[in-house]
Amino acid sequence: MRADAESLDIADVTANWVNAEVLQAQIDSRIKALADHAHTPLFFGRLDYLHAPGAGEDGPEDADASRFYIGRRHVHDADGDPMVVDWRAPVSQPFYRASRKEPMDVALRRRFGFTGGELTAYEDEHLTDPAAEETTGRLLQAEIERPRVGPMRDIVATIQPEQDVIVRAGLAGSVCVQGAPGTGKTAVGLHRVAYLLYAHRERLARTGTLVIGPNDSFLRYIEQVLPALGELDVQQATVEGLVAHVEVRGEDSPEAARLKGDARMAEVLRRAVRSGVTMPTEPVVVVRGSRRWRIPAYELEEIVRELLDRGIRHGAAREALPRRIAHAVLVRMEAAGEAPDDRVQDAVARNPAVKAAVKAIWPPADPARTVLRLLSDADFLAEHAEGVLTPGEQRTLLWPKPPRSVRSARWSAADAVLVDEARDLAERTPSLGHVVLDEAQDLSPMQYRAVGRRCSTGSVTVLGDIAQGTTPWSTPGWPEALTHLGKPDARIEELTEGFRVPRDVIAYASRLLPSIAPGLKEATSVRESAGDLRVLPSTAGTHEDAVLEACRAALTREGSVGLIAAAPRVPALSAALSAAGLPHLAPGEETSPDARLTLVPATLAKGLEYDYVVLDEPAAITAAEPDERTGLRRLYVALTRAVSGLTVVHAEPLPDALTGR
Ligand SMILES: Nc1ncnc2c1ncn2[C@@H]1O[C@H](COP(=O)(O)OP(=O)(O)OP(=O)(O)O)[C@@H](O)[C@H]1O
Repeated sequence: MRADAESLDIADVTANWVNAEVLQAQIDSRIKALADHAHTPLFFGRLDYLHAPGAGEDGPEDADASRFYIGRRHVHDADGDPMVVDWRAPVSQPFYRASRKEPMDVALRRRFGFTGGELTAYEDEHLTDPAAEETTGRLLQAEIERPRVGPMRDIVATIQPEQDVIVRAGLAGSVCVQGAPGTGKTAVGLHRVAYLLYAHRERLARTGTLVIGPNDSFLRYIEQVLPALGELDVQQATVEGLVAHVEVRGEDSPEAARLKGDARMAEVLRRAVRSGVTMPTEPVVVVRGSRRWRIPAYELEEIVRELLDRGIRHGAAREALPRRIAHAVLVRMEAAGEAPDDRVQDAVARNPAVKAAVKAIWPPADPARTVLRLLSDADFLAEHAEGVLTPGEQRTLLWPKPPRSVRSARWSAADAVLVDEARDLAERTPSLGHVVLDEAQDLSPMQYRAVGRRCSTGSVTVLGDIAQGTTPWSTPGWPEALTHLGKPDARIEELTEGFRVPRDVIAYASRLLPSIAPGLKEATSVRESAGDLRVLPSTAGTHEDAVLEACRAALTREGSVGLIAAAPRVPALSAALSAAGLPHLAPGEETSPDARLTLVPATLAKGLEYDYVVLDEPAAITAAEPDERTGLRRLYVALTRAVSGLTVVHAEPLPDALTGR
């Protein structure tokens, strides 16, 4: 297929160089999509149906027509006959869902096992044979237990039934997934995008798809999953990246940040933007030829009020206003016996007197300036926050020293979200076809709104875990988050089977659940190994050596190693690792067989995983957060990154919630 694409000669079919460029770009992207991945086999499964699909129950039992090889993408032979069907095709679905209880007309399901691109094993399930034994799924188990090195990989070969239900949910509905650490939320979200792109290719190519993650190192960790599935056009961003209209150089107190993220700010902004409209006090007089047409101020006011009441965007209303005024002039012309047509209306709308009136009544909105004024002008804020924010809250919002201009202001991340809201009040934010929002528990209501307007006419997949919420404004529950997103009717699903964290480790971390998220169920682990859990006390003098020793021990094993520590301790640990001759990476830098140790500040650990985790000083991790609950949640995140083993090294006492005291 790649050779076919490469040998296409477009010299004769393109009339001009523009066509040639466009066509060549399309061919190049097809060749790219067909690139060979030496370690990614073309197929991983086979289905033998009882009857050829479509032939019906009574159809002939034709072996060729009822046997399908399932792979990452569609592959055909030189005659165009399918050799491998795409995992997303309807005919592939039983590979993920069929069971002995519900065989879905499948007689045999075969899984192929590969080692470095070489076929080394297969495993059969005879779903309709009553004599067949329930298989243990050793290939699946091996896939789950496989050591992790490098960026996240796809799970197409082993998507589980409860995950598949979410992956293949329709495009129209929005879905929200609550899941404990390692239950595959991120994996499911990415595969869902790939599925939707397959099922609704044209529509989504037009409207676009976006994956939102918590930070850039996380995005780098997941960025290769979709390209490996042949999907190259999915955008990735952080919420900060989406709302980067002003340069963020400042930081808020937790109190101010929480308030700026509060949904009530939307009402304050709405009023402030509206206040840019001034009621007319002067009539508009349009001179045409020898006649003068006069629209009195009270009639202009009626037009303005009507536009305000319609609640349309500031910019759209501003565009509509000159035509409304022109219409009022036309009504007068007609009353005077003239017969003006559309062209006259256009001309009147462009008349200098009308333009001047529009400029005075409805000046263009300036979103950043409006927010700047709210945060620096106490009277302006009081006027628009009246009845919405208390005087105390208003004081919290005000900058201690008002900046001189939009450029010189030290905007915070929460301010940028406010500017984004104000921009949307001025001009509608374009909506994408589908948005996947990962680690969604950490967003403020105003951030949910920012994401929501980017999928206002599309749908969203929300992924998160309430217990891992580590911002002061993290959401108390999904219904609330979904309301702010503008998708109150989204279906809420729960994933409970953990694929990452081994049994003993998840049980240890789950001791924190009653303190950090009382309502949540403990995750189960489908991992075969109980995990290597060690809690090593040290002393102030020997602590660093104990940590280095634990890292060395972890590096004797196969796979990646993460040393997770409170952010303030990272520089010292980095120096100690270097002094001890242990090369290490920062999160997001790609691990490789030669560079397997990553030093991870606890604040960046979310969403990542390592085969062996060495956890430095839990008390320091909790102490680095503004309050106890956030501290314990941060610790919970750090404790749940390990795939094979976790070593906790502590000189200070462990938090009570962890020791059960
Ligand atoms: N069906 C599956 N087959 C094999 N591996 C899986 C499967 N589902 C998930 N995994 C693996 O389990 C690990 C955890 O998955 P993922 O990171 O998506 O979980 P998560 O729920 O997003 O975790 P967190 O809450 O920590 O962000 C990943 O390595 C993923 O590849």
